[in-house]
Amino acid sequence: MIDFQAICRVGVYTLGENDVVESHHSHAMEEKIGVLLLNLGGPETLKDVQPFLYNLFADPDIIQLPGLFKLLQWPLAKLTSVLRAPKSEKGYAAIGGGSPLRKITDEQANALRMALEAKNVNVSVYVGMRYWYPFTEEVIEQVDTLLDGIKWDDKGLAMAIAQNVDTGAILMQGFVNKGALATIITSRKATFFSRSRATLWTKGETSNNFINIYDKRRNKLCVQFSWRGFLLGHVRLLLVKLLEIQEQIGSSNIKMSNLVLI
Ligand SMILES: C=CC1=C(C)c2cc3[nH]c(cc4nc(cc5[nH]c(cc1n2)c(C)c5CCC(=O)O)C(CCC(=O)O)=C4C)c(C)c3C=C
Ligand SMILES: [Fe+2]
Repeated sequence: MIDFQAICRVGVYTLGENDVVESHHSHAMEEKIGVLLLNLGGPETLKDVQPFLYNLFADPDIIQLPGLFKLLQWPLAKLTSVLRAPKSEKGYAAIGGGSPLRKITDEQANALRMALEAKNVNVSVYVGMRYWYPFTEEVIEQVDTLLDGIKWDDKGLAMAIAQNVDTGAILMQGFVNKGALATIITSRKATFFSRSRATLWTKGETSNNFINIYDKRRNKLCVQFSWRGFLLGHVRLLLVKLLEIQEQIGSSNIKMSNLVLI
């Protein structure tokens, strides 16, 4: 068995016989652990198929052209992706309208997170894709910017609010910790930290009524709020300082100036 508590300390670790982590020089100082699950990605909707194929065919690790023909990589990728897309779209339509890769990888990330939580190891698990969302580079950038930029309370929590961008209506509020926010970034589904159960929960995981988040503008999380499959409007997710929001929710008058748009 791997002793994950040991990994949380600073030092050099190797996997010894029987997967035992051997510490070569450890210190008592705690270190933050993040796991990034890498996958290739696939088109999530039929209109993603052609741009996804372009990303795939433009990668010289997939299709390598010799010498000066390298210059043709991008135009050729464009041409073949456009020519192939209709056939691929039919295939994806037959399996529900998109690739299952994203869902499967998110499920793996959640299972890993829960398995580590059961061992009392606080690890953030991220998913990064090579050819489709969430692109690995973007995930790394967003995770850095967002996690470091938020003012967490002394329990490591912040309040998250889903707000309709058009009307300003507050649709939902809950708590997030760093793990929940990382999950929001990578799974694009509104995920909160349950204080009573001390675990992460994704809105809609039992009912299928997810709050779907998509990245419209870089470094800002734009949320689409869908209810029973119907799109109700655009929602953005706001993080606020715990005490301020508690006071304001009490008075049901939330001052926008006190909200931090992420
Ligand atoms: C010229 C044709 C193709 C080559 C060469 C190729 C190599 C290759 N592909 C992957 C990974 C994936 N491919 C996926 C889908 C996909 N690939 C091609 C064509 C070539 N791939 C097409 C036309 C498609 C679309 C689906 C279809 O119409 O069959 C995917 C997505 C899978 C999913 O879940 O959606 C991945 C991933 C690798 C690693 C690779 C060479 C090493
Ligand atoms: Fe392929």
